[in-house]
Amino acid sequence: MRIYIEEHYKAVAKKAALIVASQIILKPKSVLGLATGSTPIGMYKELVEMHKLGEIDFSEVTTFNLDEYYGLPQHHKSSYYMYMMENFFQHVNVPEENIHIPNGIAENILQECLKYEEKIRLAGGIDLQILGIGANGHIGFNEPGDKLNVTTHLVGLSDKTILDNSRFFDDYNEVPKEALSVGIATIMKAKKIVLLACGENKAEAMKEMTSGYVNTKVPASILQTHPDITLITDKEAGACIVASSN
Ligand SMILES: N[C@@H]1[C@@H](O)[C@H](O)[C@@H](COP(=O)(O)O)O[C@@H]1O
Repeated sequence: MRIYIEEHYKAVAKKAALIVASQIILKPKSVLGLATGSTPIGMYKELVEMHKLGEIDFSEVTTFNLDEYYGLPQHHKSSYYMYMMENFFQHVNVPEENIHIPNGIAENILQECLKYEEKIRLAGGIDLQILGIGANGHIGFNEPGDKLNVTTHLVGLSDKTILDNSRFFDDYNEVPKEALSVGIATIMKAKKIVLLACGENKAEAMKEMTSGYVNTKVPASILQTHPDITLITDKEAGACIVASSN
């Protein structure tokens, strides 16, 4: 595990963007796994800047987002589809047909999940997966529990996640209670993973995910078994990191 503890949020964003840029420069047809939440916004800004300067070309890139709220139409202002359009896709040249985000209002959710997995497989798998982390250690929307889902699935969100994510909605009661999320194995099959974490509310989860133990109560802890994982944190999130890197 590679661990970078940066001075501040902007440096986290810059380092993550440089990794994505290198990936695309080395392999223009890269398949990227993308995340939402407030943490990666700075990374998207940096990537948009680099694209405007002519430094990165996304024309052959394919993307798969981690998750989407169940029951939110694409154009709902708090959907992850809108987040991705506003923060990234509207400003770069990823071809529309190469953009994949689970459909939260699919008629047949089981089919949607199976199809999503199949599309990732047909694209050749994820080359570089960007992850954020929930304060409770969730990745994508794989919530803490006794068991973790392996593949893309419909998941009930924990009270903690609903509360944490309510800041993106006008009203707490508007936050969907379920979401579609890729599974733990979908994430673990990525060739490279970069996890970003900022703020002291992530410190405990970061400690657990570098503890040397895998614990389904902290889903991100499984990332310790991935052969190519990089953590990039600010000082606050990295404050309790156990230096047990391998
Ligand atoms: N499903 C997303 C996660 O993929 C993300 O990592 C998490 C953290 O978000 P933030 O970066 O806003 O703390 O939020 C949501 O729950």
